[in-house]
Amino acid sequence: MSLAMALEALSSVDLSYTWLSVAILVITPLIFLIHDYSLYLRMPPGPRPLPFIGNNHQLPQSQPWLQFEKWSKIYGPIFTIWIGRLPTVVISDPVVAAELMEKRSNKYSSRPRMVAMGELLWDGGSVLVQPYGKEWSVRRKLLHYALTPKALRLYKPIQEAEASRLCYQLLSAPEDYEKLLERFTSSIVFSVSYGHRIDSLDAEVIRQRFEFMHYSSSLNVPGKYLVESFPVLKYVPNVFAPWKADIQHHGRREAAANMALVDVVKGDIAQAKAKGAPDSVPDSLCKLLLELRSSQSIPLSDRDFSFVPASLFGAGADTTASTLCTAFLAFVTHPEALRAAQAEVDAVIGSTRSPTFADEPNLPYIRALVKEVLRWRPVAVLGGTPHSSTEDDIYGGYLIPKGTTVLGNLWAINLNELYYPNSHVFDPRRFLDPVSEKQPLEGGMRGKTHPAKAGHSSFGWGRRICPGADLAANSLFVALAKLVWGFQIAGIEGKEYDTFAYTDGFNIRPEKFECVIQVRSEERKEVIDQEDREAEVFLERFTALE
Ligand code: HEM
Repeated sequence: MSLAMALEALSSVDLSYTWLSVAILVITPLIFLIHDYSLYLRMPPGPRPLPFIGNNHQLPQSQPWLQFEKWSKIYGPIFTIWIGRLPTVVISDPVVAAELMEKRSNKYSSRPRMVAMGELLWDGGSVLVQPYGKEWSVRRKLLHYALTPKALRLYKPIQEAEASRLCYQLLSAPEDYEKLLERFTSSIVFSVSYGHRIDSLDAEVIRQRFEFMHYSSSLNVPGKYLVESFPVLKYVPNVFAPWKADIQHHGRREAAANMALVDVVKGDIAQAKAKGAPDSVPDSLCKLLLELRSSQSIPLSDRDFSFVPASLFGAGADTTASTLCTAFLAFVTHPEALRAAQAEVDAVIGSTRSPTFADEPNLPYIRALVKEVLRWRPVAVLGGTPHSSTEDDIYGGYLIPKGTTVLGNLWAINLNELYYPNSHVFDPRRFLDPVSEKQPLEGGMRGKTHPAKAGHSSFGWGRRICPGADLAANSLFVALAKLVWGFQIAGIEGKEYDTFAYTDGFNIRPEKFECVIQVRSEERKEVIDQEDREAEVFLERFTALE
């Protein structure tokens, strides 16, 4: 071949490459565009997205649930928003949420992929963000094992004792109520998980848990990591991806801390056996799982096994404490509800002892109070971790394609006027049985019947429903019953309280507010002192983790 012929051949190759590149650059986005547009036309309507950007430019930087609620008024109880090219269906009605995430739970029980948090930090270890499937169901079964009704009965004495300690501590440091509520819920979760109580939030183990929790939620900020849009970036070597090295470093620290806690319980069991008193180790999730593991095989590595009891703290301590903070805000802004609760405990119990779980059947108003606190300002405001669909589905004539993120906007669901008229008014009577509990409630206050037995959706839906719901409800019941029995909780004279002033993030709690917390009488103070002494004795066997 002559030089001229060779050059000619080369230039024609170059030219065809150029055409190919142009074709790819133009055609690929065009294919995406046609694909996205055809989905857009078939999915539930929502605010108009831009190509490739979706609705990102319309999403508020903070408190997105408020904007979602506004959109639900325009587009209806189920609408679509686009995060870039990814569709998210947002639900604002409890019946629609139940129809999808409960009745069709075989299709809607997965989680959207969370590369930074679920894969790089936890390396698939945490049940919370695990996709629906075998790995998730192994962990979920283990959790249920320690949260059966029988196991929950074992934890009730701990919850009672901790609630007595909470009341006692409030006597001398009412201004620290928020910290005291956090210690109360942390101690319960640790006793349930590991059989050890928490006496102070300064304990190293707790400081570490809060650090892990804050770090993991800092990863979950939409748009923070490019790897969420381009998961292939997770394979970039650490030397070129310091952000990834940092996340994995945190992940290793958390995994090591989780395994150290399992070792504590193993040590407790070994010590008790050596002393000839194996039953002296308190029952806990970790102990039950270690026993189970010695009699049958559990298909989890040591590392993954240690994530099971550890998952309770992240999911259960802060959520329950925040809900109690909301109860305080409700008492301050709706004193009639506190008065009604006090009237009930005074009539049923009197002043010589405080309420216990044994009184629960006779305290319908307190049971309703727990539900109303959970409803009024739902801590998991966007339904906790989102669901994701694993199959194409048609709902109301609209397509919900496989892989769609599904958000139950609890803010809109729990404040839906059709189900809860005057929804921002805190009124536990909504949850009383109008016939058997003979509670007068203005006609207009009763709305449509909620599909869930509990009357609210604050613990989520279907197969992913919160496994700690009953444990949390028990903690709330016993704490609120003892608190209203023992204390006046009121606003500071002349101070305005904003019931919408809440923190941002996946879990919300009221912005710090001051209030007046006073014991109701000298007689009740003496009862609180006495019950605290008994509680301290009972809790001795759950030695404190320092
Ligand atoms: C007031 C307290 C609590 C509230 C409001 C709450 C709420 C929620 C919500 C909304 C979800 C997501 C449900 C869904 O995806 O449909 C969830 C999941 C979860 N919660 Fe809770 N929770 C609370 C307390 C607890 C406690 C005390 C524990 C453990 C002892 C716990 C453990 C979990 C776990 C492990 C998950 C993940 C379940 C899974 O993905 O399969 N939670 N919670």
